[in-house]
Amino acid sequence: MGSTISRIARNFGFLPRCRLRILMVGLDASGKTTILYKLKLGDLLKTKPTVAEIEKESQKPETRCIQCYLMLNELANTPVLVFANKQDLSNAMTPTEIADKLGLHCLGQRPWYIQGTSAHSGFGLYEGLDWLSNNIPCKAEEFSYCSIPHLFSHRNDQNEFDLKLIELEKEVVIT
Ligand SMILES: Nc1nc2c(ncn2[C@@H]2O[C@H](COP(=O)(O)OP(=O)(O)OP(=O)(O)O)[C@@H](O)[C@H]2O)c(=O)[nH]1
Repeated sequence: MGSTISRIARNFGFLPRCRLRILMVGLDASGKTTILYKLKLGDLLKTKPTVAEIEKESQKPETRCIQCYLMLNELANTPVLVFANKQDLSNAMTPTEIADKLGLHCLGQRPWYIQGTSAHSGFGLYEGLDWLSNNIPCKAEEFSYCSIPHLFSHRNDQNEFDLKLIELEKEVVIT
């Protein structure tokens, strides 16, 4: 029944959509912007370091470290996908080493996954998003990777993390 509804909806050119918000956090120059543009445009762009655009003291993010971001109430039970980027470099840490350093094994019941990637070649990016697609609460068979309607970023006061908020639209197939 559900798949029939989905088929009819698809024939008429629409599917119910679920809007997802994905928070991307990473060290300076780890490749966040490059990853986003690779996903959005399928292309490699020359990037510049992201510059803070914080006007008021009260607008500064209160968080300090990756564990802090994960402990926020709004992020409780959200799946965590870690891209171990720059795997094309011979001196890159392996995903296993990074998982140990970040203490991912201490995240308990929260679903997490680490994926080796190269934003330059695109290696691993879609594999990571496939995992995310299968682990977000809203069940779906289709995920529209190409739509990144909103993207903004800012830094914390120690300039340690650049934080990006992406909104992706996901098509939901009723089953
Ligand atoms: N070799 C290699 N270089 C990469 C990769 N991804 C990104 N880079 C390079 O790393 C540099 C920084 O990339 P950005 O995408 O600007 O990094 P960012 O995390 O957005 O940096 P900030 O804006 O400073 O937080 C650029 O020169 C990229 O070309 C990768 O997978 N492999």
